[in-house]
Amino acid sequence: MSKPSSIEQAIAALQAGRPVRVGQASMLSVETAGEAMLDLVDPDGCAPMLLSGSRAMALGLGNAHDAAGQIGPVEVRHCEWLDRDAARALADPALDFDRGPIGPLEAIPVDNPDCARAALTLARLAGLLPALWLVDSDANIRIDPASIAEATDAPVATIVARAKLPLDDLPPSQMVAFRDPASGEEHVALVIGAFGGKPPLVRLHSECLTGDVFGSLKCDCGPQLKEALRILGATGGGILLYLRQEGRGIGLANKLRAYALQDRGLDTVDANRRLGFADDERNYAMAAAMLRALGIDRVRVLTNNPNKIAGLEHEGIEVVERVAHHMPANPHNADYLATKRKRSGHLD
Ligand SMILES: Nc1nc2c(ncn2[C@@H]2O[C@H](COP(=O)(O)OP(=O)(O)OP(=O)(O)O)[C@@H](O)[C@H]2O)c(=O)[nH]1
Ligand SMILES: [Zn+2]
Repeated sequence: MSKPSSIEQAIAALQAGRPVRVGQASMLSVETAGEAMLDLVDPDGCAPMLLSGSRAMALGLGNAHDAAGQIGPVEVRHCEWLDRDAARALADPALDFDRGPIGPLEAIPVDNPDCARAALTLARLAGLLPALWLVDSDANIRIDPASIAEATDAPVATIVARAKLPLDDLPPSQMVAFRDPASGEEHVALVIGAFGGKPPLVRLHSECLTGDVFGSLKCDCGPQLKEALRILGATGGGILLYLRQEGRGIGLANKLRAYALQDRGLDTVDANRRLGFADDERNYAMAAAMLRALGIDRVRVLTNNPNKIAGLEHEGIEVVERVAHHMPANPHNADYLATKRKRSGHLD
């Protein structure tokens, strides 16, 4: 048997609409699989679909709770009305508000939830919707489900390069590039100034293209990034970790799908759930691995998000102080900031 493929190869295959075998099951992304590929691996058009528990709940397929009361993935059986277009529409909530009630469907809890969860994690890492066709195909990209859990829970942070980076109005700084060899993801640390032997002030910033680059007013990321750099520079130096966790870990296209749902009235939490994701798909294992690679195991953290602190501590990084990081609200992000406090446990 061929040797297992890397997560990076599996992500690329799903993005390109090619099949991947996770454990014993072969699958294709519902979002990217083209007709020619589907005709090849599912000539009768009767492949079942794997949906995340959260998406199944959003569709009213109420049996997504497993024995432990957790929302588990489901397998949606093929039926006559569920042709490929209808199946794509089930996966993508863009049409949720415009279509009537969906026809009867048989959705059953999956046989192997660990394998299904691993496959859905792979789809998320690929920035795709959490919906996969289960097909009969001898996919030559083959992944062990445990390796996906390991890549997300215990990622490796390898320092690839570091160089000086002169930054406007900031003390001498360095940028350090990290790569996770399993996923190929690149993350960045900005080491600002010199902070001696004290636990440095650290900002864990999750990527937000819309806020960081374009100055979107829908969130507070842009001002938080700017202000974090200013504070790190003004208080004797520190570290900004720029984590590639766009959209709280669901990717850019999925975040824009969430924004489209917000345009229809959902808040940031419900939009994530309607897409089939958890409220927040991030963890801070990569952040902790990056800090350790920089020789740091005690920090002060600039954040309002208690999960960032718990996440670092869970990975053995001691957080000696939390420093709040609030930005003034604007008319576009006031509800978003209020929702973070009310529903996501953000601190004052
Ligand atoms: N899914 C989703 N992601 C969003 C939305 N708005 C912003 N984001 C993402 O949320 C993340 C914001 O991250 P941070 O500012 O690091 O974190 P935070 O959880 O707000 O916590 P602190 O700022 O540290 O208090 C970025 O990855 C954004 O892209 C949204 O409506 N939906
Ligand atoms: Zn943002």
